Amino acid sequence: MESKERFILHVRDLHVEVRTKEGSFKLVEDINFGIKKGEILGLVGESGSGKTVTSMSILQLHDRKNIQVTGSITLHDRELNGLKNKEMRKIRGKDIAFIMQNPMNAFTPVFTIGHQFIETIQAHTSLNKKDARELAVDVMESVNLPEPEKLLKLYPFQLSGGMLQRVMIAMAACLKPSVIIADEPTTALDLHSQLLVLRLLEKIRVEHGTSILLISHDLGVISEMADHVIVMKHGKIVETANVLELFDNPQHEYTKKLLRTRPTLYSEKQPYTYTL
Ligand SMILES: Nc1ncnc2c1ncn2[C@@H]1O[C@H](COP(=O)(O)OP(=O)(O)OP(=O)(O)O)[C@@H](O)[C@H]1O
Repeated sequence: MESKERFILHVRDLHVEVRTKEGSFKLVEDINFGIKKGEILGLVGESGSGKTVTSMSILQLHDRKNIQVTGSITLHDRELNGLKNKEMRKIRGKDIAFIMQNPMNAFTPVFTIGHQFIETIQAHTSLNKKDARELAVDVMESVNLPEPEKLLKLYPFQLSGGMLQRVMIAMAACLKPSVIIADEPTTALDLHSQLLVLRLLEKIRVEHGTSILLISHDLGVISEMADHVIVMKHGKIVETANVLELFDNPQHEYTKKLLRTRPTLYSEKQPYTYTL
């Protein structure tokens, strides 16, 4: 297989169990998928289907005392499952960036955006403060965030959710991670901000060849963005397909049901088109 065809992120036989006083319960089982360079893999399923448990497993963010993760999760062929916290901290943010649903949770309210942006860059590079600040401004400009110098001086509460999410993505992008895990990145946003955020993710994928795991319960978002899709239900994958196949010819009853009830990013009068 050509190296460019290899999976950047590869999840094999992933099982996650929670241990309780009443015994062990499976949260997800038999999860298998891979993402190639520059691909967007959509992960869909209704609430409670195991999407976040899967992404937390990749990031190794489960409480190891109560939750057991078995199987293999490799990033560039390096096994992540079971890696020491110290090693995972180096990988999170640098090699795998995580964008969450509510960007406010990603920022500390008492520090400016600039403080947090620069600290993130410095935690993963040897740049001094001045150079880290310059990089932050450059990246914010490159993703069309207005007046970056001014933005850096603001506190998180002074920005709208959409703006904060775009800053969050700029922060993630500036370290050029191989993989971005975006867990419902647009769910909390108004339609205009949703489109800006999706456009931004697409731009990062195109410009840096970043592979993206896009988690959503919203098939409208997935149909706009993903190359391949996996559909989860009750902790298992029930269907895996190329995005066109999935929408043209869904196989599983659950996928058909999701498609029937899907919202869409298209307005009736004017279909949305990307302008990068
Ligand atoms: N730490 C945990 N301990 C026990 N059960 C958990 C834990 N984390 C998740 N679960 C359970 O695992 C199942 C899958 O949850 P998960 O958060 O992955 O769903 P999801 O598909 O991401 O849903 P949503 O779209 O609502 O975020 C749910 O039944 C949830 O209650």
